[in-house]
Amino acid sequence: MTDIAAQKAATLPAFRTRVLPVVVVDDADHAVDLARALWAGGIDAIEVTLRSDAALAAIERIARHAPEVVVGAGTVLSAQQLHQARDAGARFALSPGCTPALLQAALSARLPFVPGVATPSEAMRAAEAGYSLLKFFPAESLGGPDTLRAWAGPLPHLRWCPTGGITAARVADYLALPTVAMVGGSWLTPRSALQAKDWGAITALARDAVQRSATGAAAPQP
Ligand SMILES: O=C(O)C(=O)C[C@H](O)[C@H](O)COP(=O)(O)O
Repeated sequence: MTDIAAQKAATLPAFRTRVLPVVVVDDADHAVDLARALWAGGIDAIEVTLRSDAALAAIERIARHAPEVVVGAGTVLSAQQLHQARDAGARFALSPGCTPALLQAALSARLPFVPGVATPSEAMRAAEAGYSLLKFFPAESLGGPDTLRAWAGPLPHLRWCPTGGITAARVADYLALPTVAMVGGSWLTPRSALQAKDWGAITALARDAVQRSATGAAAPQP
């Protein structure tokens, strides 16, 4: 990893939301309505996971038809997927983990990338590779805000996007930590609401999340 240690990861595009919806899109025809429903509730970014056949088409449609929402790709597991996501229009990418190949691919592609980590050693390796905003996954199983509070002692320079098992009720607990930039989660976009095209329900969940995030601490600088 020494060859990439001198490089610095591209910074995330600016968006105002501190709650990042993590979505599995089964039907690309729903993607634009979904993005607009989130936007109507005050959320201007979305993570479309590469866990469905429709994911890349969904990213492409959001990028093209709902550009007010910053679209990113989630569950990016390989350099090939990272390139596919970028080519589809993803403006950032996240992964549940990080491999040297992924870290290098994102640096070379200049695509803002949020690697997933679960231990201080993984975080230190990602930081060595030039990344300072990391995904803490799976956040709730790993001890939630208490763990990030403990890590802030030796690792105060790192910023976090905790994801995994988080619900609306926990948003403010995470955002109260000065090292937490945003939280991610699927609770904002339940599969049942997507299948029923219940965009009103998704807007209501987005609005609720935005209200809860307003009670957290000010966003930390990356
Ligand atoms: O796909 C990825 O890149 C992941 O790292 C996993 C997701 O972030 C979690 O699956 C979030 O889902 P919930 O736990 O339901 O909120």
